[in-house]
Amino acid sequence: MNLAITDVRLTPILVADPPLLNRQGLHQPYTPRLIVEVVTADGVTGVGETYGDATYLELAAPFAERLKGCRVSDLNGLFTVADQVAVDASRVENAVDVGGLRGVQTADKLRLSVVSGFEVACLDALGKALGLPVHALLGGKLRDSVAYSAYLFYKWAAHPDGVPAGKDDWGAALDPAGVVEQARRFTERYGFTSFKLKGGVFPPDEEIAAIKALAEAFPGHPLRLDPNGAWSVETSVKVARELGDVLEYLEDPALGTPAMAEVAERTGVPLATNMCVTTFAEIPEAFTKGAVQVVLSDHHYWGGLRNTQQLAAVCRTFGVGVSMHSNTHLGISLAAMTHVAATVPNLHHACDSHYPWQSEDVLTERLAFDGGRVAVSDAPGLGVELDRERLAALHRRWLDDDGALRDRDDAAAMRVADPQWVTPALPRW
Ligand SMILES: O=C([O-])C(=O)C[C@H](O)[C@@H](O)C(=O)[O-]
Ligand SMILES: [Mg+2]
Repeated sequence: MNLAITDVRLTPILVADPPLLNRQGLHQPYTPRLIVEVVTADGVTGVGETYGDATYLELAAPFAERLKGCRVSDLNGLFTVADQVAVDASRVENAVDVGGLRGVQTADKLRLSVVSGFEVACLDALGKALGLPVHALLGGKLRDSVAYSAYLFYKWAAHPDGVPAGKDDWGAALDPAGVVEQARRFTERYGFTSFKLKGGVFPPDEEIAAIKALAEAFPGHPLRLDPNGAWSVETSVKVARELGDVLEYLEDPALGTPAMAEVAERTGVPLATNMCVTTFAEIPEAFTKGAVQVVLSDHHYWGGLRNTQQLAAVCRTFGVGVSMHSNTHLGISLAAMTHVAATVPNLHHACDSHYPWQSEDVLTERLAFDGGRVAVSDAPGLGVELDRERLAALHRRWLDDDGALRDRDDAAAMRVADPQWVTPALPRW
């Protein structure tokens, strides 16, 4: 068996995205992703997926060049290769990232986000070569399916007039009744039993009312609210007090570990994060201060599936829960998330996934949610197959774009409808 990588293909694509609202603004009608393929000397192809904005592409290309000749089993070596690729310092902020929703942005985190796409592609190829599913390469599954939660968004019915965009049939959700209606559709279509509302869009009282309406419509179901750090400590404490008895957890109510620690100290509501703990370096301060009770891992920016397992082990050591964060992603990443989630013993919360919002995919067959769960595939590798025609079509869209959509920019999308819009200063409320 020759596991040497002889070819690497990088295909940037633009994927349709509905008009979802968050505290930055509005999702653009198309969002960038990068599809990674590694091909071994034996002709086995593995696929991976990661962020597709320009900064990631700039790093992925030289990384891919260096990978030729390495073996798909050299997973630890991927980090060594990544360290050899220089990151242009002007491309990272060393502060909260430009998208503003995923915590600090550093050169290392950028590297890890690129590595993750390649790690998944290598695991897929290795699994196919050995006839083993990815979860077996990660030590074996502990469950046959993984629970996901319905990811509710405040939403417009359509993208702003004049913006070329696909259509969706979800309708608008701009008040408690609209949110409950969206949640009902999620349960009808996918069987989800827990719900997360993306907050930070409307004043907290309106979002409190939406959660209360959900609690009334779905009594006893786990509920979460995530304003992406839009609130002050005082506001966070007030919301936690109002919603304490219905929330499973409150996600990133305030920005940064010190603020989260203060909120945690003053309320009994567990706090989750995908913003103040997004790297191993951020763990000691957050865990010793008791700032978070659940870390939402994202294998993209934590550096892959095996780093996600390591994160879960650290969380277990400190008695901190673990679950998964999600951004706009396709079926390759959902398959990867499902494989790793199946191997994590201390996964006690349903994971986030944007996948239901993505009407387009690059797979021959979409992954299905049944009772809110995704079955863990036992087929070799990830258990997914690329649809090359779909991939080519979405790549064509990327090629045809004049550059406006090649970097995700939710504030720019909002400015089309509201020219005065600027990313709100934090805390907003
Ligand atoms: O905090 C989170 O869960 C996210 O940031 C997830 C996504 O980025 C979501 O907020 C979005 O895409 O608008
Ligand atoms: Mg979040």
